[in-house]
Amino acid sequence: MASKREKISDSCSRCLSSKASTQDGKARVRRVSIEGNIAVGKSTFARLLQSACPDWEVMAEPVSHWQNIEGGTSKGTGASPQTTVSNLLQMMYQDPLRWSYTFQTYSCMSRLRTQLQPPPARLLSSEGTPVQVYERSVYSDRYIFALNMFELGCINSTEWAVYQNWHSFLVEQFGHQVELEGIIYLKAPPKKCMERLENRGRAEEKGVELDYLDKLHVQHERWLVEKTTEIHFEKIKQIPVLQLDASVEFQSDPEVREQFITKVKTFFNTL
Ligand SMILES: Nc1ncnc2c1ncn2[C@@H]1O[C@H](COP(=O)(O)OP(=O)(O)OP(=O)(O)O)[C@@H](O)[C@H]1O
Ligand SMILES: Nc1nc(=O)c2ncn([C@H]3C[C@H](O)[C@@H](CO)O3)c2[nH]1
Repeated sequence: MASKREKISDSCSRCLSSKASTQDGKARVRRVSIEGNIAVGKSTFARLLQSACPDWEVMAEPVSHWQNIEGGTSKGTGASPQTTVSNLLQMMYQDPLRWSYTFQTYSCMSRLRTQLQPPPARLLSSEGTPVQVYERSVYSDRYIFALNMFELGCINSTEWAVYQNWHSFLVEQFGHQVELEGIIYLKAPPKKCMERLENRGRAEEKGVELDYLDKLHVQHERWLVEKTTEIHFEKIKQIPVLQLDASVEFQSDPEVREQFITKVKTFFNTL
């Protein structure tokens, strides 16, 4: 009997679109980000996608980098130099006024690095619809988190002006390399995200309150549903968005998982 993974992969090859090639005969790799509130289930959903189709490459959000920033070596009193390690995620949650701007510079830089990684060879030689899937993006860094921190007063107007200036410069300089073809928006009520956040129990998030998740929810709705957020990049203004109801418990229900995968495949084939 075929395993679940084989089953999903079989159905994957059954609904391939014809190969869209570039001039050098390589497959055109689509780039899609998964967006959504904290603990809505992006990483969980990303793992589902990774196991569903070999043509999809999922790139995780680099949270562990934010939790372990190696500082310079500190010279003690004669003892061997020690490397200091700081947890910027924790610092940002503990003292957002002091650390939010620093956090956004680092998170955005790490997202940029992720989005600049070339697709693996297996995607370039794919006969199907190869897709690089990112957990969040340089766009949510600005239009969800940094904007929210500015509106909360944790980033002041000078910091916000500086952030926007270098963000626009970098995105324009890297141009096509950091564009996206689509966005998957995982949506759930903030209360559901709060439940999941508490169950997950990530130490740095102990002080996160429902009000913060409410505000992030509003930012996602403004950007991806109402389209009232001012966006500064033409392609991102018109980007196709697949909205999925992430409040359903797909982990325990194979049918729900299949439905999600089918929707995602159909979406990818339109990009
Ligand atoms: N559909 C789901 N049904 C039930 N529980 C879920 C579902 N998706 C995720 N979870 C659980 O919710 C918690 C948060 O999920 P996950 O870590 O995937 O969220 P995330 O959106 O990636 O979080 P973050 O915003 O911090 O990156 C985990 O404990 C996970 O097991
Ligand atoms: N302030 C802030 N800016 C960001 O760009 C950002 N991206 C993610 N996060 C927080 C949410 C989760 O706790 C945790 C993992 O997603 O990190 C962010 N926080």
